[in-house]
Amino acid sequence: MEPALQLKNITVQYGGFTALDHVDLNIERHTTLGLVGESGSGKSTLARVIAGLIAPDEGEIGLGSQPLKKKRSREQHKNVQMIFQNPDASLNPKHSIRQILSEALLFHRIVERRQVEQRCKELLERVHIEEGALDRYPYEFSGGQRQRIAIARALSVEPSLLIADEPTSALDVSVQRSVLELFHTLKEELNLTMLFISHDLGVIHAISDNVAVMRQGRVIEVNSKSKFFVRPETDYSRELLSAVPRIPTSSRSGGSYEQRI
Ligand SMILES: Nc1ncnc2c1ncn2[C@@H]1O[C@H](COP(=O)(O)OP(=O)(O)OP(=O)(O)O)[C@@H](O)[C@H]1O
Repeated sequence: MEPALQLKNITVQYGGFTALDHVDLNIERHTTLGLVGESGSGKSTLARVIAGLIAPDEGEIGLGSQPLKKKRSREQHKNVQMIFQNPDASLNPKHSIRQILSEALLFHRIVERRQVEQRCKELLERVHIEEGALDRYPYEFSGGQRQRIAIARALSVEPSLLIADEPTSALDVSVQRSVLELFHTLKEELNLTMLFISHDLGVIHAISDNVAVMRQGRVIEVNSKSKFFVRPETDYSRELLSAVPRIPTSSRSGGSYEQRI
């Protein structure tokens, strides 16, 4: 079976600057690929290309068996959902939570109109927000709760790929952990396929099955999580790992990164 996502030779230029330089990358179905790399290495640009927010100058994107062209169909848009660092990017402040969730359900014809209310409640339950939230507005919630609602919105349309771009880094440290735990639970329960971007290697260790490393617009290493954290292939990956304040206590155990989150 083909991978959930295939990127071939993706190049993006901003003016004369090459932000993505012939990137090849696959994400296997029902796995989470953690994407790491220093600031400016091209992680968000890659996420935006996959989500269809930026058209690449070169290269091909395949979602399952379908090539994604510059102009995507409604179904193709639906199938790639993105969660941003700031949840407000995907929550219309003038709409109630009911409107936010039901619009997506109706637009993409996920359920019939008479089933929308029930589905909205189920979605909130999945992200541990009480159903009374449906009549409220985004500003009435904390940052962590808003991110949970953004996750519910993204999942509402049953995407085949979920992209999370630093989804916990704008949150208070105290709520980062619970949102990360939610991602972990959803990944297991829904068998999600995810691209998860974070500069925090503890977060990447907690959520990923495989890890890809970007540097200066290129993917320089793709490895299983266990190999990446114990025996990375490139000097750059070793540098990234050595910059983490708490290094693994034992190479056999895969280390203690998860203790940092
Ligand atoms: N719209 C734009 N116009 C011009 N240059 C851009 C634009 N967006 C990003 N860049 C540049 O492209 C490079 C890659 O940026 P990108 O945001 O993809 O990196 P990143 O790895 O996600 O960084 P960070 O971890 O800081 O978010 C950077 O040098 C950035 O300054």
